[in-house]
Amino acid sequence: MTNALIQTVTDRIIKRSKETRQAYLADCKANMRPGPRRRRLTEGNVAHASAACPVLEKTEILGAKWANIGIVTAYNDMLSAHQPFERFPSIIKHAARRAGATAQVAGGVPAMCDGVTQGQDGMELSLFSRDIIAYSTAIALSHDMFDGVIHLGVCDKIVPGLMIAALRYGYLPQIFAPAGPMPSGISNPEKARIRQLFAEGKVGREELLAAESASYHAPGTCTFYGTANTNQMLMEIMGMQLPGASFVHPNTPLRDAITAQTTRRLVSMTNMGESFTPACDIIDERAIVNGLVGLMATGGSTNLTIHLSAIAKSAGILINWDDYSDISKAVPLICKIYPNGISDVNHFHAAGGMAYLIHELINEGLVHTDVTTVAGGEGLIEYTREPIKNAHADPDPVLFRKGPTESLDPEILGSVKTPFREDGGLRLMSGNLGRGVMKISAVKREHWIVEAPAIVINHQNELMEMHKSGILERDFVAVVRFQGPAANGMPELHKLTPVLGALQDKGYKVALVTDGRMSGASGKVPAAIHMHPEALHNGPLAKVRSGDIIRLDAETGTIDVISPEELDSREVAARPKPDNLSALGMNMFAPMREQADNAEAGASVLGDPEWAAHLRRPLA
Ligand SMILES: O=C(O)[C@H](O)[C@@H](O)[C@H](O)[C@H](O)COP(=O)(O)O
Ligand code: SF4
Repeated sequence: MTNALIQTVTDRIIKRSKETRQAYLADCKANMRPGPRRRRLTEGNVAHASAACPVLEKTEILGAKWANIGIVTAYNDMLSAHQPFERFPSIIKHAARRAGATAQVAGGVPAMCDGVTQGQDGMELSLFSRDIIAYSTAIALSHDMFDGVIHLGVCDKIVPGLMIAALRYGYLPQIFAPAGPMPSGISNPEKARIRQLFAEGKVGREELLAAESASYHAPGTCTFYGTANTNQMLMEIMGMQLPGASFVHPNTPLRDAITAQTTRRLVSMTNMGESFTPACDIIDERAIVNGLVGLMATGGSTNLTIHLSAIAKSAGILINWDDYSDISKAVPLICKIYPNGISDVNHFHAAGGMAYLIHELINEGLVHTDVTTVAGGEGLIEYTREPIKNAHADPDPVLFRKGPTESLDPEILGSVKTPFREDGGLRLMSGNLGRGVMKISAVKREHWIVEAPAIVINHQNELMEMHKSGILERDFVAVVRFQGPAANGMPELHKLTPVLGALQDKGYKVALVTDGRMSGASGKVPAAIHMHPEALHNGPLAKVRSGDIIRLDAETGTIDVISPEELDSREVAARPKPDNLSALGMNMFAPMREQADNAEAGASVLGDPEWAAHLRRPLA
């Protein structure tokens, strides 16, 4: 029996999405056809597609007997989380052959590392890279040679971009094959401590580099619970990757076995396998609600308040921040993983990980269990199991055993009855400065209410300069505006965290209000983010002046300037002309800045599919 508020939100989403979801499913159905799909292509088409294949694959592809799997890969050497994907295509092709199928790399997609671009101009392309990834995936799959698709992606914008496209191709079976986290280096709190010391001028660049390199030190996903690892949690709880696939280290026998098993499962999900399972059957309103529940129970990244809305919309499902807020009220925080604690995802995995988390959420009626997943079997209950390498590896390289039903470390994984917070720690923030979100799960309660004079800036570097000149030693609310999708691509402003954190530690009441984003790794400083309407669209932030008193109140979920009548009488400030448009191809992205939705609608440039053109009405 699902919790009443969870069911209310689910019913509300189903009702709101009825028309678009029906149109979406009809669109998917119209694109389904018996396999192998390549039968519809000409001899010339399939000859081109198989020209470079080894003889066995070529024979099967041309003979149109075996299912053909498309691999969409986000491999590159920039993201430690994606570097392991270099080896995946050969593992997948071998496993496909053993399962009586062929596999080809359908195409590559770009992947940006937000850690490499954090605080740099490149970060202004990060959000839009998500939709570029969706477009690139569509281009890869446009060859229409594939009866199923394996997606190789982990990080921030990559999983959302792959999922947006996967759902536009919802008539195909699709599955994610993650790479897994790097082993733990120095702890995330220790890394953050050295950064704050550097911001205070107490350590030099040499010590800072040593700490950073000891934290980010090997192939695999960074170990904090940021957007990348939140994506992994989502792909499991929404049933798009195998149970327990998320947090096994890369380049290990178990990881390779999971990748091979993922391939085998996908072959069986094609319409030439045992159980045809297109992606549109997996991602429905209940799966999206399960994703929202997982986001709140684990204290996941605020970036998913943008990406999950864009993903849902790609499947004809409309969600808004009231849904996030109500699910946050119904779901307690039962994970303490940095920035919400001192542990990392490796400790989370060792404490029972996804199998325990999902067991606990099912036990307490907080998730929908009657769902379709890539694991097959009996719905979400399959995800209370964990993978072990099959000693005989024939035919299944992986066996699944029942996962822990008790937390193996209650300091990291609590329970619904003994949570770390009574709610999911995500607040909808609204008031006369607009509508945004705030993650309070990592903010101490004493910092939930900040009322102080505004310091209004148009770029995060201005605040860094002020800090260097020592004028920030006081209470203030930093208003960093013209950071929305239309202004400059809505960058993360995570570089502000060490400075604001150091001032907070000195006892000053500091907060941040912005139409930009923060990193999933941001935490301790109260921040109302994703504010819309954004400043460039004449949102209220464009009228705020330094010295205005602003009250940010996470208890009530309000964000107001104390003298609104004066605000109304003001002209909007003009945005200073950006000085980086000729850098890194920024000016190529002007059409995306003009086209992007607001953050609550998913900040997407993809617009609405033909079947939802009438969608362009304000979110209910
Ligand atoms: O949303 C996220 O999780 C972040 O974008 C993350 O992917 C990014 O890389 C951080 O910047 C890493 O943290 P540091 O910048 O503190 O290393
Ligand atoms: S988690 Fe962030 S910093 Fe780490 S590899 Fe992924 S994008 Fe880069």
